[in-house]
Order: sequence, then structure tokens, then C-alpha cells
Amino acid sequence: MSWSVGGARRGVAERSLAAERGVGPDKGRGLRAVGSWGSGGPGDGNGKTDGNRDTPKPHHNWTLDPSGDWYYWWITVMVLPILYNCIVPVCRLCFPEVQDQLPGLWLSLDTLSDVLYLGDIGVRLHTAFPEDGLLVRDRGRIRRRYLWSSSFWWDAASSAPLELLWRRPAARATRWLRARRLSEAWQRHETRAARPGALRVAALLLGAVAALHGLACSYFALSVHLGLGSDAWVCPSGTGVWRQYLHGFYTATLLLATVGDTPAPRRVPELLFATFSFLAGVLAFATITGSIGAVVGATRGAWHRDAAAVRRLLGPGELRRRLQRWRPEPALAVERDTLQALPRALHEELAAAAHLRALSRVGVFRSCERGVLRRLVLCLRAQGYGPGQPVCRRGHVGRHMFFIRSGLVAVLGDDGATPVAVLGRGRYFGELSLIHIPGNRCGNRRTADIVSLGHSELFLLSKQDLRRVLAEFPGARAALEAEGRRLLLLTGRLDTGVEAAAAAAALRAQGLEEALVQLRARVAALVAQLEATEGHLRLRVQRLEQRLVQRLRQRRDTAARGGQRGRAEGQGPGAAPRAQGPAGAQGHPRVPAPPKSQGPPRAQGPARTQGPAGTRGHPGTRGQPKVKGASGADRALGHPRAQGPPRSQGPPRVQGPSGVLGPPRS
Ligand SMILES: Nc1ncnc2c1ncn2[C@@H]1O[C@@H]2COP(=O)(O)O[C@H]2[C@H]1O
Repeated sequence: MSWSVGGARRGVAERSLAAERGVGPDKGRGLRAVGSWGSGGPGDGNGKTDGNRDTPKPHHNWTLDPSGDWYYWWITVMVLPILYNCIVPVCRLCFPEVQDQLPGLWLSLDTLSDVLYLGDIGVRLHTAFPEDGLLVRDRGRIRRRYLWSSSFWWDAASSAPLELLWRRPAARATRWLRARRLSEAWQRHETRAARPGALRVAALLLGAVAALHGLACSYFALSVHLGLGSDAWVCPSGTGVWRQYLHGFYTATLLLATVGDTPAPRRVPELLFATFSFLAGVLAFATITGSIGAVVGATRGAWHRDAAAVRRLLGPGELRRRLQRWRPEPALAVERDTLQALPRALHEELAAAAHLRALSRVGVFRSCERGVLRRLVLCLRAQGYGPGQPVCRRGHVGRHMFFIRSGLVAVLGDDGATPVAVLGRGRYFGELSLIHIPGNRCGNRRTADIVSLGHSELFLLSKQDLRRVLAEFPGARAALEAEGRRLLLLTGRLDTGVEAAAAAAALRAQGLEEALVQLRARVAALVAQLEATEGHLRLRVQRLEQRLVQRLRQRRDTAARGGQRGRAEGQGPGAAPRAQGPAGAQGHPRVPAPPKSQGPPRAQGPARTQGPAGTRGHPGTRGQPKVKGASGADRALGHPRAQGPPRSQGPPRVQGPSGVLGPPRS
């Protein structure tokens, strides 16, 4: 029975939740209690405010559960007056004899249907409605919601007693406005029917018959207007109402079925009527063909909708596993597959259109730019949960974080049964096991059981994606960590000793890191200095070598000139010098010049400056200034380099005088 009379038991459980919520750890998280279902007091609503925390008294709350039996039977009853008003007044209007023959019957049927119409408005004023997956039974809210909805205006218009002003069946045309209720009745029946396919076919046939009935009545009215029996196309006269109706129905069937086997219309109204009927027939056929596809597909759609609930009902076991193997998350899989098949830009657009608004309500992301949210939205996966369905289990390793798109979830206490907090739309949970909060005693394990209260839709963000997002948005990371720490502290799951040690270690590590950075900077500066000094010294050595080469050349030239002069003198007065000729032939008197070339104090200058540095070097290498002094010159003069590479000797010369490299040496 769906009338909620004295729903105290449920109320008590939910009140205790409300009471706990007030002092519970989630007070600051914007929790919403379920509240008391039975109470109709002001401000009680669906539990969005704290209800009365005293022991609830049994009371009566005459509200209907829209998924209950009473409502189901009521809406089934309402089908009759609605169908009556859609079918019979048309007939009475087009066949005046029908109206005139049974006035009493029509008056009572009209009155009865009007009473039911009014009663339906009363029922709607007492029908609870679901919000966030939970039923709202507060009569004030139900009333307000209905009176401010468009449904109320449609219902009021459809009940307007126009017959009081115009005593004709046509005045009842406004009753058709209640036909919207038929679709609701249809849905309820479809959900409960043992053979929904048969029901759909029956409904299709009923719709076709109603359309044919309307067309038959119109055909008869047109025939009356043109003159009964005036030509072959119109309805014959003098055959009695029932026969005339059947003739009209038959003609309407031929026209709507576009069989075309009717007498050819001649007059303009006939032509227009026949054309309209053919067109309507084509449309009706297309609708029927499409509906048959829907009849077949609807079963699968119904399964998709209820898959989660079915799996939960089955509990763990082989049958459930088989079901999962057959199609794990059908509706979502379909959504994912479809989106994956789209181009990326379009995929992004669709995902954003579907989820962006919901995501922007989530606290941590509220301050994020739209572009950021658009990127985030692609990482999210939507998943639906049924009433009582577990979302997280305490002790399990956390792999996802959740954002509530719609509905309510309850965080259960350590006993796994008592709700300690209720989270609603725009809230998040499941982050504690994913982010690293120093001192979290549970590590990467879930800290609480979470169940869905009503039907809820959640966004799932995987651990990897969360990491990526938090790396990009340090602000969101800090907010999450601060909130997580607060929660852990409140629930006694934070080891403050470990946290302090971790903080100290972090501080030390930070100090070391800073020292390392400074050291790196110093080394870099020294390396730069070394390179600069090396460059300068290389330049200096080059210059010295050039000078040496010049001097050697000068000496050579001088020697050459001296030799020429000597030869010139020798050719003159005395031959004595000539006697020395042989020796001179092998080498003029200046031949021993090379030893002299080592002489220039300048050339040896650098070698001498190595004195102090020489303490590091080999005395042999130091003691050969000739070698070093001449090295550049030799190269310049094309002498062999057998005396050793000047480079290898270079550095000691360089370091010696400059002293720039003092620090590395130490
Ligand atoms: N007392 C509480 N109030 C609100 N939320 C909670 C409470 N305890 C745990 N949670 C949330 O429940 C989640 C369970 O999984 P996690 O431990 O990953 O993260 C947890 C929190 O987000």
C-alpha cells in the first residue's frame, strides 16, 4: 500500500542521521540529511533542513507514492474518462441522433468523468515526487510544486466546465488536454506488464482505431454537410446510424490505409478530405513502422536502465557473473563507445555539453577556468547507482574519486550501517585514499563505506587522471589536501606524530634542496670563470708566441744580413776568412744561432714565471724553456714538434702566473 500512514520507523532512522549530521564531522561539507519522510511539518521537506529531533509521534501523511500500487490503480482508472472524452463526444457531435437518443446516459457519463478529472487534480496535490533520488512527501512542497507547474494549468483547463456556457458536446473538447496523463499511465503499465511487447502492440492498435474513429466521424459530418447520398463518394442516406458509422469507418480505413479503393472524389471538399486522409495514412504507416522498431528495441533499453538494480538483486554468484560477462556496464559502454567513435573536437563538445555544468558545481573546481574544466570533463566517466547500492567499501584500495552529479550518498560509520554524513549534488568523496596526506592511518585504503541513498549519478575520476589534474592545478591540490586532513583529524584517522615527523623531514629535505641549488649555482659560476680565464690565457699565449716568432725572424734576418756582409767582405781584400770557408761552407759563422734563439729573455719569460707553479709539474718539463719557448716558434717556422706538444705543457704555464684557479687547487 502506498499511502504513507504513520511512516515512523523510517522517520526514526533518518532522524538519527539528521541528528548526527548536526554534530558530525561533515558539518562543514554542506551535508544534507534525508530528514523525516512521514512528517508534514513546515520546513521539513525532503530533509534538506534539520527536522525535529524529538522522538517522532506516529502521524498520518496522506501522500501517494508515485511508484506505488495506489497510484498505479488510480492512473489506470483515469485512462477511462480520458479515452471516453477523446472518443465519445466526437461521435455525439457528428451523429446528432446518438446525442439525442441517450441524453441521460451522456449526462451521467460526462458528470462522472468530470468528477474523476477533478479527483485527479486532488490526487496530484497529494502525490509525492522524487528529488535527488528520494521521495519528497511534504504536502506543502508537493502542493507548491504542482500549483507552480505547467501541469496544473493544463489540468485546470481540461476540467473547465464550458458546457455550462455552451450546451454542445463540442464544449468537451478541452477534456482532451488531459490526454497527457495517458502517456504517464502508459509508462506505468509498460513497467509492470508481464508482456510489454503485447501491450505495445495493443496500444498501437488502439491508437489506430481512435484515429479511424475520428476520421469516420469527420467523414460522416462532411457527408451530412455535402448531402447524404448526393454522390458515390459521400455516405449513403437512410441506412441507420450504426450502418452509417460503419460505412464511415470502412471508408476511413481505406483512406488511411492508402488502399485507394474508394469512389473517386469529385467535389472540392471531397478532394481535400481524401488528400488529407491519404497524407495522414502515409504518416500513420511511417509511425507504426517506427513504433515496431521501438517495440523491439525498448526491451533492451529497459534492461540498460535496470541493469545495475538487477545485478544488485542477484547478489554475488554465478548468475550475476554471467550477466556481467554478457554486458558489464551496457548503457555506459554504449555511451563511451559512441563518444570514442567521434572526432576529438566533437567528443569534447559533447562531453562538455553533457557534464560541464555539473562539474562546475563541484567545490574544488569552481574557481577553475572553463578551458580547464573542459579538459577535465574528458577524464570523467559517468556512472549510475541504485538505492542502497554500495559505491565504496571501507578497506578497499581506492582507485577512483567521485563527484556527485545528482542524488544523495551516505557515508557510513565504522559499524558499516549508521550513516554519519549525507553528501548531495556538487560534493565529492573518495579522495582520501588517492592523495597522499602525511599521517593518514589508512594509506591508500578507503576510510568509509559509501552507499547510494536513492538513484544517484556520479562522475568517476581515476587515480592517474586525478594526479595529472592536481599536478596542473596546485590550488586544487592544496584545497583537497587541507580538506582531507581536516576530515582525517575529525574522524581520528590522522597520526599527528607521523605527520609532524613527515613535516620535519620535508623541511629538512627542502633545506638540503636549497643548499644543493646554491651549490649548483656556485659551481656554474666557477666553471664560467674558469672558461673565461682559460680564454684569456690562451689569447695571451698566442700573442707571446706571435711575438717570439717575430723576434726569431728578425734575428734570422739579421744573421742572414750579417752573413751576406761577411761574404761581401771576404770577397774583398783578404782571403784569410775564405780559408775558413770550408767550415763556413757548412755553416756560416752564425750557424750556432739556434742556441741563441733560446736565449731571448722574452721567449723564456713565461717559462720562468712557471717557477712557483713548477712545484706541481715535472722538473724536466720545467727545465726546458727552450722547448716551450720555441714550441710556437717551431710551429711557425716549420720545425718538427718532436720536442713535445706545447699544449701539454700549456696548462702549468697558464695556472702558474694567473693564480685564478687557486680555489680548485685547494
Ligand atoms: N566522516 C566523513 N564525512 C564525510 N565524508 C567522509 C567521511 N569519512 C570518509 N568520507 C569520505 O568517504 C570516502 C571513502 O573513501 P576515501 O577514504 O577514499 O575518501 C573518503 C572521504 O572522501
